Amino acid sequence: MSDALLDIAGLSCAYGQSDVLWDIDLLLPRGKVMALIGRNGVGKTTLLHAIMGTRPAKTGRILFDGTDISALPPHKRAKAGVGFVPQGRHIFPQLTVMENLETGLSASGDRSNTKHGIPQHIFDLFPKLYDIRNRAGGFLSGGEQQQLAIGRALAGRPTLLLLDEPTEGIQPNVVQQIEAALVHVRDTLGMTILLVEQYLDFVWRFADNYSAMQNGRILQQGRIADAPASDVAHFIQI
Ligand SMILES: Nc1ncnc2c1ncn2[C@@H]1O[C@H](COP(=O)(O)OP(=O)(O)OP(=O)(O)O)[C@@H](O)[C@H]1O
Repeated sequence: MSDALLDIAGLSCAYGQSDVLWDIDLLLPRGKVMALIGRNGVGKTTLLHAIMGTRPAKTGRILFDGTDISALPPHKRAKAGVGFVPQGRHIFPQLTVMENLETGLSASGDRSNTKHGIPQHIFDLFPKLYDIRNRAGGFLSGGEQQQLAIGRALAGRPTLLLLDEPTEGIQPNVVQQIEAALVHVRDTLGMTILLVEQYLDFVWRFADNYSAMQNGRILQQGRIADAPASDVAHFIQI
């Protein structure tokens, strides 16, 4: 079997008549973190949605763990092991923290080592979520909502985690907590992660590889260890 958990070839996407992704090839090795970087509007979020199945691809194929998932609906991709933390978090405001976490459970039938059905490691990562488990999602701070969005994705016990701008709109001290939690997810759960992120300092501490996008295409890819962040900053700055 290929070393890549995710293997995308020739992927293109459109909104109606307007094409936004062209001929995307991307290989994400098992257990590694890949950062997708680029200015607003270059297509990073669309690429994550195409992988999750919430935005149909026009052409191309997506192999996940050796299986072609291109034709599967989102819930089947989730069941296969793709977890998604969307931009803006999309917490259900009327549901409690616990109920929000439960919505992530359907992806996995595994009930071992759980607290009220939620995998214990989510509360180990984010103890605050257990403290506020009965609070409605709409009353949480931005940082708490981000922890909840990550916890909800982890509740499905994914093997690939898609993260869309996890530090966006979060206070700097809470960004540190989120970063520490994600480092823990990467290291202790051995998670493979595809991260969209504008905060390059975080990317350069956290990721193994980067793919820089411009106008719907991947223009440059490389190993973080081989390039200082200043070499790719022009892909983000206007
Ligand atoms: N629902 C939509 N309908 C029509 N066009 C869209 C839609 N969502 C995104 N687009 C367009 O598709 C292109 C790619 O958007 P996308 O959100 O994927 O970019 P991005 O790199 O993730 O940017 P951002 O960081 O602002 O989220 C942009 O030109 C955007 O205006």
